[in-house]
Amino acid sequence: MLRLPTRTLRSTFRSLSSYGKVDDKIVSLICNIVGPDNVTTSESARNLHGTDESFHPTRAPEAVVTPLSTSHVSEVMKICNSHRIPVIPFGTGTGFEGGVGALYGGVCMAMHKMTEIVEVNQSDFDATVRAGVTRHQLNDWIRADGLHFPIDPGAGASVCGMCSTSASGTNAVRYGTMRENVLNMEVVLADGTVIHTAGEGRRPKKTSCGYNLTNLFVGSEGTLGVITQATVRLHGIPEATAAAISSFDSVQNAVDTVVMILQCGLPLARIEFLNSDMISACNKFSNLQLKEAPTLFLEFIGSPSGVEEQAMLAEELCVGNGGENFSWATEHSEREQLWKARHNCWYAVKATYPGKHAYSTDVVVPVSHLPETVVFCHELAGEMGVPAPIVGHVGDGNFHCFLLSNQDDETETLRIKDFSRKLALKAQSFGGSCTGEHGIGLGKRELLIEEVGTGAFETMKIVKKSLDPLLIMNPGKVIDLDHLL
Ligand SMILES: Cc1cc2c(cc1C)N(C[C@H](O)[C@H](O)[C@H](O)COP(=O)(O)OP(=O)(O)OC[C@H]1O[C@@H](n3cnc4c(N)ncnc43)[C@H](O)[C@@H]1O)c1[nH]c(=O)[nH]c(=O)c1N2
Ligand SMILES: CC(C)C(=O)C(=O)O
Ligand SMILES: [Mn+2]
Repeated sequence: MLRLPTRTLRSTFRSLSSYGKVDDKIVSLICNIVGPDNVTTSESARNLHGTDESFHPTRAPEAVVTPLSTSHVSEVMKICNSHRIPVIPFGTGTGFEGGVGALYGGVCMAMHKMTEIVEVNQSDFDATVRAGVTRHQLNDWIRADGLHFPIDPGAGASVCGMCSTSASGTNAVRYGTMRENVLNMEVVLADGTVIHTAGEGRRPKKTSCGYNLTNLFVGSEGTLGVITQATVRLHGIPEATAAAISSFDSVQNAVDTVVMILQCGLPLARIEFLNSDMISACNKFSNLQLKEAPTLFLEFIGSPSGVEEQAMLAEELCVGNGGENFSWATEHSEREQLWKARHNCWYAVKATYPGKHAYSTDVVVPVSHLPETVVFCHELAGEMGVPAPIVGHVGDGNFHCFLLSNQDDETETLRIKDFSRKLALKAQSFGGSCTGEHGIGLGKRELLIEEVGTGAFETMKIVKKSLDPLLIMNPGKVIDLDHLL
């Protein structure tokens, strides 16, 4: 197997003993490229850019740079690479795994000023956006053309940040994840080289052309390069849409129903599960009056008659499994209220347990193992005596259990980490993954090794060291530095 000169790398780092510092000289070099308005060392900006939605504490970078163009990014990368300064890309900071923390100092590359929607090809169903464009901005832009970009993490994340974590959300059961929806990316590598993962200007729906670099950078969490532009698939807004809810007397019955719905080949757009703790939090936070029981939220799309047919079949399956209160709505406002409440689950939980520190698990299993995994999670929470609101994109076998702890109580934090690890190992034992959509970041680095095994892990190390030999790209994320030196 190809190996990079690890010994040389290790001695390079030993002799340096640490990364370079972002001193006045470096700030002024960067300032010469991006201009004084686009670099700051202010404490508030640094703190803001060292924090995401995760429970990991803030790790502020030494400076925040806001490039306006790909050439700015490239020139700044050249400076950082030649001085061995870490670079941490930042989208909108909505990530869940501590990805934006500056563990070893360095420069935060904050992409929010690169806001151009470069092109929308209406008849080809694709769009190209620069790194600062959020999914909401893209959708606002294309709605009038009858198009949408359906990948929907609850937050208003940047499209390139979503590429970087391989995000998905409630629509993935129908439209897939970022992996299936990115056609091409412009990426600036650690040494400043600019590449287009599928070739400049290319946007074919399929390709067999060489190694799949697009999918190498999707999910790379800022550790292989800075994504400066993405070309993504768009989809037509369906003619008719209906949302439905049904509650169940047990978690098992609710989740069994999901498996049956999938086995029947019902082409649902969304199938989300919420347990009773989660419904209770949503009722309070989003002013709903739902029965506090294991519940499915469903969405059907298609022609009006097709939607009605799907809803009736889904109702039959729900009722057959003890589902109650099956109700469905086609009204836009009713559907909006339901999905808004679903997207706000995280905030609902935080509001329900004020003062507690929230942590989200993110396991995914082959769907046949979903019922026992959700039940396992439910029972584990019961045994540990921790509140455990669960919500999930169960159509994909993916769900989150939100764990609450007192931030200052180390025993509680350890208990939660133990819970999360046990759940992840259970998912892995069923052929699943410790993360369906949030990524590895900081907290799941050891689980990554267990999941992919030594051969694949060594291959990942080779990829990392080949593209970023001085280990400046988001160091410490995905692969611990100890494994690379
Ligand atoms: C209420 C709520 C609900 C959800 C979620 C968040 C919140 C707050 N998320 C998580 C989050 O929205 C998701 O991980 C996004 O992809 C993060 O995008 P940001 O632009 O915020 O990246 P953010 O700035 O948080 O960065 C995340 C990682 O990507 C890297 N990065 C960012 N921009 C980059 C670029 N241009 N080039 C290279 N690397 C870059 C960063 O270095 C970091 O490692 C989620 N997620 C999900 O998949 N499904 C879901 O259901 C939800 N739901
Ligand atoms: C809020 C987070 C954990 C999420 O991914 C979701 O609500 O689906
Ligand atoms: Mn999610």
